[in-house]
Amino acid sequence: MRHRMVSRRLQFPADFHVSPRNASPGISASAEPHSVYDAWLASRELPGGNGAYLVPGGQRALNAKNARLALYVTQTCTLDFLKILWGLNPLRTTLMMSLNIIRSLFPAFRGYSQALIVDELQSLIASESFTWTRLVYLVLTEVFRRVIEGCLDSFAASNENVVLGSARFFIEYKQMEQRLRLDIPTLADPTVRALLQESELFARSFGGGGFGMLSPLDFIHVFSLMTEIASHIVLIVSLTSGPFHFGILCLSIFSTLLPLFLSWFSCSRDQKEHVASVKEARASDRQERLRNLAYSDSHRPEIELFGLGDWILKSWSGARKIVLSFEQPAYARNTSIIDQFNLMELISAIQNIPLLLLLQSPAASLGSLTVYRHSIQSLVYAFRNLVTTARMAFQGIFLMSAFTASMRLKPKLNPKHDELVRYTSVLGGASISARGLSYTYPGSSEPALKNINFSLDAGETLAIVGYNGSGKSTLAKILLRIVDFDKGSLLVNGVDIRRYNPDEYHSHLSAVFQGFSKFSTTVKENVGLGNVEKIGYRSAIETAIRLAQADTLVESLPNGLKTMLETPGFESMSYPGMMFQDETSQRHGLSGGEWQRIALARAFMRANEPGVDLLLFDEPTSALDALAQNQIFETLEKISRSPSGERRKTIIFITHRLSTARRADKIAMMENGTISEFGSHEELMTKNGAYAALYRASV
Ligand SMILES: Nc1ncnc2c1ncn2[C@@H]1O[C@H](COP(=O)(O)OP(=O)(O)OP(=O)(O)O)[C@@H](O)[C@H]1O
Repeated sequence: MRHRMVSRRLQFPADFHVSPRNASPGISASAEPHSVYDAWLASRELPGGNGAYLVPGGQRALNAKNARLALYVTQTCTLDFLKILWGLNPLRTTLMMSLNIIRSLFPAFRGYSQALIVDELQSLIASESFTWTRLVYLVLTEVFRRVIEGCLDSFAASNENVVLGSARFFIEYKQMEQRLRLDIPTLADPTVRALLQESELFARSFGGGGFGMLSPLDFIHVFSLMTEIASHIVLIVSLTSGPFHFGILCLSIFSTLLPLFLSWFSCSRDQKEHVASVKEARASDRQERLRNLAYSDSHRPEIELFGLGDWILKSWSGARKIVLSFEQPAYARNTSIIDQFNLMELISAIQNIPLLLLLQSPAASLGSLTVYRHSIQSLVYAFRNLVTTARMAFQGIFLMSAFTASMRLKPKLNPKHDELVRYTSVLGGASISARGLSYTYPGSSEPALKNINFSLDAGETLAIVGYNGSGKSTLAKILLRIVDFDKGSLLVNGVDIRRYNPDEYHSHLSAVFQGFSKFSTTVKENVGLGNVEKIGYRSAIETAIRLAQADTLVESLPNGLKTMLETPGFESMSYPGMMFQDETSQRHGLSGGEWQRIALARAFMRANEPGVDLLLFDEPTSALDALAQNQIFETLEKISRSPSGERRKTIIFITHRLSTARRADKIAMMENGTISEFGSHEELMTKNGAYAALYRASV
């Protein structure tokens, strides 16, 4: 299926940050929401839930507050949204809408045409001049009508498929674009995760309805159902005239609407029961976590080692049973005598009364009775469909609001437009000055970093050392602008780091993370991804591999640079879809140290580029032997200097090997989330404090 390119004009403004959950005031029954996001969030609030929310995708209760929110969303974005979707495929969308209306008239025509045949048959038999020709003519007309109807149906279905397909592509494209734009602090927010989940459900609704979801393009079904109902009513009215028939008509309508009233009654009663409780929300969350744990490959070794299987299964089944008890269909929970009584049989008996009365009329024919019966049944069916569709549309409005709100999310680390400062390189590398930096991970009670103070001149080398959990990697993430800090200031090249656009800032850095990625692809791509612009340059990739002392390793692999690397199952999902994963294709596993060389080569792809001012390596050689480790640090030293020997890049590395730390110009000793000692190796040894003790213990 061909899809149009997503136009640049179809952009949603990125205009808000999600405020912390406890800062969200909630929306009272009468207050007007301030934005689509507010309306979306308010629709998920559980009554009396004290800040608890419906699970993502949970059916919104049909109440006054939600109706008002739905109206707000409809007024605020539905029309714009429909215009965007229409703009993707104007001709086909218009055709789809027209065909839906035309097709909604078919059932009434069908009934009418069948009535004609029955009447013709009746009169032919009654007149005792029965001939097959007339009947064959009528039957052929009916067959022709059905063939036309069938052709139109199949054309309409294939057209609808194209329209829904391009709409789905557009939504999915926008979603992926937005997901890639959002940064880690934004994506870590539970509300943002729920928003994105509902937005994904919205994309799925373009698969042609189902699962209680309705896309905005399906809203046309509401109108076509109304047209269908109107056409049935016109047909029924045309069959009846005078007060006698009017009475029959009223009785017919009453008996037709009876099931609807009853379904509304049980529907609104279900609604009250269906409002998910806090208990259900918690159980659902727990069930999902346990399910992910059970299916996760990365946790498999521990699950086996600690024999967690039974515990996971028991805990999951406990949570699952709670969720299922809320999902039980109405009939499973109906216990009253009225519920046990089969009302539908009574209703169909009532529906026969008007037919019997109609038979008393002298004008009644077998055909009119057939069409009457058919129209009434179709009317009931269409009414029922209308109710279900309306309920789905109600939910669809909120899923659409999730999509629209998610498109307006702004990455938390992006500076405001008027605060933005372009990054300018400084001779010699990046200079850094941190004052009073503190940071606490979301959901954590203890700060990971407290009052961090240090300065580094352009071109200097800093080694960060310290005990486990002392905050080294957290400080690295803050310096790399992957996470934000809560208090203090951090200047890079004399400018507040918060004023740089993170993407621009990142283009001046290269790094190896402690938990670096192992991509499920070839060696060439694993390395080349360090500088995607040069991913096709074999010589650049080979140079990076040489710098990381990985050339001998790559030469020993069966297909050299083209060797597909085997990664643990879960991690392979971190880079899906880049290459076709054939189960039979030969993949090659690597040792921990070999993977580390590949990660170093990836960092060297970028490190050597001019304009890259800061290299930050978090335990880059932890799995390497002593010889390889020395060679890597010599390479780093070489990269950081110009051919004439001047410093041109600032280097920060985190290490537990103090024999390598002493090579650095400055050393930061970290303890309990803060830098307790800072200076050169000699200065810290003279001080005879924590660093000196650690150094002596390690050599
Ligand atoms: N995602 C997280 N959420 C909450 N707390 C975290 C998270 N990551 C780290 N921490 C906590 O922050 C503190 C500092 O962790 P960090 O990883 O920075 O330590 P580290 O010095 O790099 O440790 P190591 O030497 O073991 O790598 C620890 O107490 C850790 O438990």
